[in-house]
Amino acid sequence: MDAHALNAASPPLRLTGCLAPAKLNLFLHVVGRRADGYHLLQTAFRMLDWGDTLDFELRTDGLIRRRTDLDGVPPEQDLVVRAARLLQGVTGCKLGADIAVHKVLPMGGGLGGGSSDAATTLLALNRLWNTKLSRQALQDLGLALGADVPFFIYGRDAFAEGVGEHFQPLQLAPARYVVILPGVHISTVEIFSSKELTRNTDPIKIADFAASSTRNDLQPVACNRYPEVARAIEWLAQFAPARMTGSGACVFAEVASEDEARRIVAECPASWKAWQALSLERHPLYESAT
Ligand SMILES: C[C@](O)(CO)[C@H](O)COP(=O)(O)OP(=O)(O)OC[C@H]1O[C@@H](n2ccc(N)nc2=O)[C@H](O)[C@@H]1O
Ligand SMILES: Nc1ncnc2c1ncn2[C@@H]1O[C@H](COP(=O)(O)OP(=O)(O)OP(=O)(O)O)[C@@H](O)[C@H]1O
Repeated sequence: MDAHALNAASPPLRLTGCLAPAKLNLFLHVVGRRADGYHLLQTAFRMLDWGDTLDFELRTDGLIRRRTDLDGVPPEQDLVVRAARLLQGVTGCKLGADIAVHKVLPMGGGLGGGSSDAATTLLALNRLWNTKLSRQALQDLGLALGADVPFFIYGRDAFAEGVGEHFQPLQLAPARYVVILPGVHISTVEIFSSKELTRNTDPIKIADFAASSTRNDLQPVACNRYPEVARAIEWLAQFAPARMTGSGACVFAEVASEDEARRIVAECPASWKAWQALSLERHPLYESAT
């Protein structure tokens, strides 16, 4: 076995049931655009205790194998496989891994599922391979895979700026949410590249976040193109203030109790899907980086 795996600190040979949590964007303002077309954002990221789960098993032959199929995503394009290869590439690690992804989060849901899978992979393999990259180094690596990856590695609620990679910690009270997937999936590129998107919201300060009136600037674009998103927001707003997360399609509302959450989920129209979830204070693999 490779020296990495024989290290006296004895990294484990496998990590199973690793959560790749969902995120919500409590608000999302588009404050500008970079020369390369990427948008400058301000957003509040909240991590949820609900998501995909991944299993990792060490291989000594250096191969990265995806053990589960993902509809429409060939292994070479899977963010999990790409994350593992990236970590191998920058560290020169000769170890490999078998990876199983148990998908729960809808794709194109605005919940960051693919990004979270990639972040969990970077954190888990950093431990399994004993590659010892710092949290910041993993965040920098993750940004090359997707704009939401660094947040999951940061691993706690955050006020984010830039393209979503500069963080300040946010202290938020624990909360329960209902999340609804209207029967559509939305491509992030489609929303960001739309002509009607406003890109000039005035920046706010983190200190003013709680008192500011915020919104999701991507929401009017998504509602216009996908009326089902507007209908879901309107439906959920009967119970509590409702908003879209990320580039959609999911919409969410904070609710006061588990009973209320259950009632809303039970009443959700059959053509949509509904879940409830709690906020999550720390990423379960937070300790895999320093
Ligand atoms: C909408 C958010 O989920 C909010 O958290 C993220 O900004 C999007 O994160 P993501 O899905 O990981 O997105 P990526 O895969 O990095 O980018 C998909 C595409 O969205 C556009 N994009 C993304 C992020 C950003 N700040 N500006 C953009 O213009 C770019 O055209 C990019 O090619
Ligand atoms: N492991 C993966 N899980 C999900 N999607 C993946 C994965 N690997 C690659 N993808 C691709 O990424 C696309 C976006 O999926 P994802 O679940 O991240 O959407 P999303 O929740 O809308 O993301 P975001 O909130 O970051 O905009 C998928 O349509 C798929 O083509």
